[in-house]
Amino acid sequence: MSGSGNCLVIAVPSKGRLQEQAAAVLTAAGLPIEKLGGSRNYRGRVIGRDDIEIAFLSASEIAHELATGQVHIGVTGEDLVRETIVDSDRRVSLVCRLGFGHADVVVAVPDAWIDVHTMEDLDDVAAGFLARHGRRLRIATKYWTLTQGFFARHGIALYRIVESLGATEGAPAAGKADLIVDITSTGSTLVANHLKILQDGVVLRSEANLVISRGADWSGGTAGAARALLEALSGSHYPVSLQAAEAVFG
Ligand SMILES: Nc1ncnc2c1ncn2[C@@H]1O[C@H](COP(=O)(O)OP(=O)(O)OP(=O)(O)O)[C@@H](O)[C@H]1O
Ligand SMILES: O=P(O)(O)OC[C@H]1O[C@H](OP(=O)(O)OP(=O)(O)O)[C@H](O)[C@@H]1O
Repeated sequence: MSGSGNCLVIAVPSKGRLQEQAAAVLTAAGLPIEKLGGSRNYRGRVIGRDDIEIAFLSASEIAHELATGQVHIGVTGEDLVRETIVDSDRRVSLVCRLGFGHADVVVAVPDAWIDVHTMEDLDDVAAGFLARHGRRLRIATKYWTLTQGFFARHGIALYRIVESLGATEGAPAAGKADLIVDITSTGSTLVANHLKILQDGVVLRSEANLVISRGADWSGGTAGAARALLEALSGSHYPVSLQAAEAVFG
């Protein structure tokens, strides 16, 4: 996408929870966006700015495109950045927390596990599980990378991940997994499924971020256009780290 001359390519969510507020961020930066050629088109523009191109993508696609440098700037959740991009700090820079899209990635176990409150308790369960049940503890999640990193930091290796792409909270009751790692915001889905968050089981406190790509082509006018965007947001009281951005622009 960034192949088109020296356009600054900004990716915004095309659907889902982050969509509306992401567009509002650009409006706050003085960049009102519009879709080109009807609602099914995935490209857009900033009114009156030929040097900026808008890419409408899903939140997780935005993380991918930032990693590969296909887009310069994107709005997406930190959870998706950390999950999707290997060695994310080397490939992208999270330059501004945007104050919406809040959700925690958590480790949750059945309420019925009355002796299990912490990751240390879970470690004990994992250690005895194989001997007692003839199989490893199963964790249902779509957050493979975050789960593996978090469990490794807690010294827990005796488990197996069961891929879950939907209704993760239902996996324990359905007998597909023993516990889950998933996103929660109000907590009501966990409660409805009789699951509880471990006391030290918050893997990540996520929210939408403005993310810039280290691998994108920052030549021509792209760095200048991005700098102006970030300064405008900063002027609108967004907590932009201009210093982090300058480190990317070089
Ligand atoms: N209650 C919630 N459930 C799931 N995600 C949430 C919630 N609240 C905020 N988010 C955040 O919203 C982002 C995902 O948004 P959404 O589910 O709309 O994306 P999506 O369009 O489904 O993306 P994709 O189709 O690529 O998975 C994540 O960064 C996530 O942390
Ligand atoms: O803590 P809560 O406020 O209950 O929110 C958490 C739930 O919301 C999301 O699911 P959703 O039903 O929105 O569908 P999705 O997984 O397809 O995004 C998420 O996957 C959790 O299941």
